[in-house]
Amino acid sequence: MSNDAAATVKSVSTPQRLAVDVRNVSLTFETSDGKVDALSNVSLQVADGEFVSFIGPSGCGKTTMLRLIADLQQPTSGTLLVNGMSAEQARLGRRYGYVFQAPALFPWRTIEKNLKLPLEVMGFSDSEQKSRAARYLALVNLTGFERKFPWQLSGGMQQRVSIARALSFDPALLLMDEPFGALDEIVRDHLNEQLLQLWDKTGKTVLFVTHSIPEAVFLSTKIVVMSPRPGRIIDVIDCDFPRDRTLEIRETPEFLKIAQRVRTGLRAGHSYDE
Ligand SMILES: Nc1ncnc2c1ncn2[C@@H]1O[C@H](COP(=O)(O)OP(=O)(O)OP(=O)(O)O)[C@@H](O)[C@H]1O
Repeated sequence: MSNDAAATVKSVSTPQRLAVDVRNVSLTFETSDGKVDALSNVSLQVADGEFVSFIGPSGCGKTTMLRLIADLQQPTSGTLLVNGMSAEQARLGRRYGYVFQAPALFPWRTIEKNLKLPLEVMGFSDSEQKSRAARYLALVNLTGFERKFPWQLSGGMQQRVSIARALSFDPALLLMDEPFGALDEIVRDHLNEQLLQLWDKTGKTVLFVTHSIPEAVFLSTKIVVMSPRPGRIIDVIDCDFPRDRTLEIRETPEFLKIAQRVRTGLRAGHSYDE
């Protein structure tokens, strides 16, 4: 076999691993008022290490997508793999960390103890809990706040604690549901930069829900634009900015062009519903 042929065979037999593989997934909720079609025939492939944002109008199924991947909800039809295994296996194997819109910290526990909570539940030793708490608080620039209580920290700092907590058991996948939605714009800008650095440093795959077009374009390698209910994917946009991008890229023509494409997709989705 020539070298070229060997290279071809190798690339065919070792395809890039998929972090998430969603195929023809639909989800209908049965409610007392009748059926609610939340997602309709959604397919999406996310490669390892990507940063994928979901954007779309309220109620289009963004949270439902994350909940399906997290195995907190099951599809009515279609298939879904997470890290090559079923969503249930991925959940049981603790393959993902979940960050909610509100930081969800326990007010009676110190920052360090909040961070250690999942590690306690998973049975890590005391010394491992301590070293991981220190490592992940350092990663989100909160060294020195171990003994503070959540109410002594700003909203942005609390959200950084919840990100550190989600990373503390080293999941391959980070699911983030509008984590910065409740924060003011300056804080959000700052956290966007920090999150990008963290993604670059850790190599995690991130799935991120947002309502903000600039936030989606700034953070993502891929933007998934969704339509109003029943949620469908109407566009998937690749963003090729360097990994170490800074907020200044928001002024560039390339950035504005992608933002415009997202806006156009969102508008097209809306007219479908009328
Ligand atoms: N457990 C449930 N039972 C019935 N309907 C549900 C349930 N969960 C979600 N829905 C419906 O499914 C649709 C999608 O909801 P979802 O929360 O995923 O939307 P979203 O895009 O995340 O919205 P938002 O941007 O407002 O957070 C909505 O119409 C919602 O009312």
